[in-house]
Amino acid sequence: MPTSMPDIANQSAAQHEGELDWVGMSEIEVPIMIAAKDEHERAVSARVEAFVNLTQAKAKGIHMSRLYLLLDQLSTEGSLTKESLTQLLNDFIDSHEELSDKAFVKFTFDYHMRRRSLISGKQGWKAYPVTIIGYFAEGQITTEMQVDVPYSSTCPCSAALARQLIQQAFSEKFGEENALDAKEVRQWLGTTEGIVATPHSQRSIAEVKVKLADEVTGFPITDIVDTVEQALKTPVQAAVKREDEQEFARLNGQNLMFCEDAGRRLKHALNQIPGYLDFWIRVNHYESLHAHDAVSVSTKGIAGGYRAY
Ligand SMILES: Nc1nc2c(ncn2[C@@H]2O[C@H](COP(=O)(O)OP(=O)(O)OP(=O)(O)O)[C@@H](O)[C@H]2O)c(=O)[nH]1
Repeated sequence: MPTSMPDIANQSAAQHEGELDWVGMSEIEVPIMIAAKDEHERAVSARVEAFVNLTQAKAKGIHMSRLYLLLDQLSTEGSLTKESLTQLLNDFIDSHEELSDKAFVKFTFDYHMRRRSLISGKQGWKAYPVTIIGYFAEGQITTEMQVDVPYSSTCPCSAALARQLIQQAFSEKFGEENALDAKEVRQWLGTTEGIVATPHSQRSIAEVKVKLADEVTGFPITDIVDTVEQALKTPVQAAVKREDEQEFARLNGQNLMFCEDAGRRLKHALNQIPGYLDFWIRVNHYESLHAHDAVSVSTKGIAGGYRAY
């Protein structure tokens, strides 16, 4: 490197002095191998945020290239594990001696998983948005993960109103006290005059963030997806034959839910898992009745833990 190159970060003074909470880069484009719990290591296309704090009020700035190159080294020579995440944060701090004592890194990527259909046994891909966050402060590493899981929610109120219309149509067709011909009723139930109304349902997304306990050594991406889908029962499907679609209709009918119901189901399910020190759940029902969304937010509720907002 020519000796005459100016080194602004090291040699010049800040225009205004002051410490900064985070300085670094966002939207860094990085292909990276991810080693998730119980899964083969695989490449994902990540966007990364990398930050350190700036504790020297008079220093011009941090050394962005050092953070970038450490991340690049992980991308080209390693894979993302809980261990390498810890190492990366330690390296961020070591590369900023006397400038920083806190570090933060966030990886955001789509994680593709094979998901089996409900009845036919066919399989297809689903891409789950995943965020992995690590931060180092006061000598402690904290690891967090967020997974977004899409599902279907059918409105219980709309279902009750639809049932009432079906009862009314039944009375109009067959009267209140007549002896019924079972064959005729069965046939009528198979027509749109029989099932005269259907409840509205909507594609919904559960955003689930967890803080991982130290003993959780692998990123539990599949565990979180499975927990959410098993709790809600109506995950969005990949490969669908007619028998799968019919089972999906049955599951929706048997798992009617407001956003409050979905939030409570998830809270109960996540409370059973000891490896999650804390959690934050945001349930979004992208309504088809309204142009606005129905939302519920909940946390584990521990002192000093996640807050709803
Ligand atoms: N600190 C800082 N650097 C920036 C910013 N925007 C662009 N950069 C550039 O990031 C580049 C890398 O900075 P450094 O890491 O200090 O690079 P360097 O001096 O070659 O590397 P070292 O010798 O390791 O300090 C520099 O060319 C900066 O101009 C910014 O907002 N803040």
